[in-house]
Amino acid sequence: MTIRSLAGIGKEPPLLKLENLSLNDDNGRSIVTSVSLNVAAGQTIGIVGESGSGKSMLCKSILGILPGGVSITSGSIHFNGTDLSRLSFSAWRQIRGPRIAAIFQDPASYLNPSIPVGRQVAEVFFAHRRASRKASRLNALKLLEAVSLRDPELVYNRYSFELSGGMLQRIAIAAAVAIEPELLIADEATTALDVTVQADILDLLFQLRTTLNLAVIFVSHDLAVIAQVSDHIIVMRNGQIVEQGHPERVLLQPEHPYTRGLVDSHHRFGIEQFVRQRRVNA
Ligand SMILES: Nc1ncnc2c1ncn2[C@@H]1O[C@H](COP(=O)(O)OP(=O)(O)OP(=O)(O)O)[C@@H](O)[C@H]1O
Repeated sequence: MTIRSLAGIGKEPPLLKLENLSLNDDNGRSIVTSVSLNVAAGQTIGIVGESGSGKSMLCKSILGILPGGVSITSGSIHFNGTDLSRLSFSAWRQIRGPRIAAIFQDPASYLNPSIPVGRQVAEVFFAHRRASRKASRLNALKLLEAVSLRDPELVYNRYSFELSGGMLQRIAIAAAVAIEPELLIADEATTALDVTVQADILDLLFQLRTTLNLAVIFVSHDLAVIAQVSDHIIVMRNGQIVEQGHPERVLLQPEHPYTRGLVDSHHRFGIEQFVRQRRVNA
């Protein structure tokens, strides 16, 4: 087991630190209960759990986009030492996007359908780096190439409704990493894609994570996907972490009955292949 795999336990202070974070709705119903976790720079944390277990709400709390009616009732979220739970609206503008970026299941829903996709990527350079229009366009084209979109010039001028789900997710990833955030939250980002496209997007995220030393919180209800990408796995149920650890330990010796059930249900798909694959890649 490597030091990095211990969820941020190392010499460096963690990039992100959640301590006893609890979220309630305004009827006092508990949505997330006392969650603590660390994410180190460059580390990928995989969060797995059934629908409604609180994965998305946890991500939204880190991004400061909890829906009305859901709030932090106790605990803290520190990002590079800054307490995100107390950040002002204007301070969030310096963090969400530039330093903590996110991609979601349905990129079409947050790309603007009336603006060519390439211009939306260029806009990130224009708005955040104050690059000229020309330089922003050139940077966007380079980025479209870097996320393996063939013929970037052609794709640049397309509208979101003209592109496939896999292409749109590549565009969303390009926009998310354009100005090199330290943390990327990928909430069910490959769930809607077919298996081969999903595998390509996972490869792309893996490459970016290495080249940009990007920390990633990767959320999925699919244990096999989580097993493939994570340095550390967190299993959630009913708003709580029920188990966490190094992927091989969680997959081969699950301790909590819920995790055992998850692993058992994947055995027929051969979860050992992901353990073997991880060993080959290590
Ligand atoms: N806008 C909202 N207001 C109040 N409660 C909400 C809201 N959205 C979701 N919830 C509740 O919060 C709990 C956690 O939901 P969340 O979306 O985080 O689960 P999840 O693990 O991400 O599930 P899924 O995989 O289906 O997205 C659920 O009980 C859900 O009903």
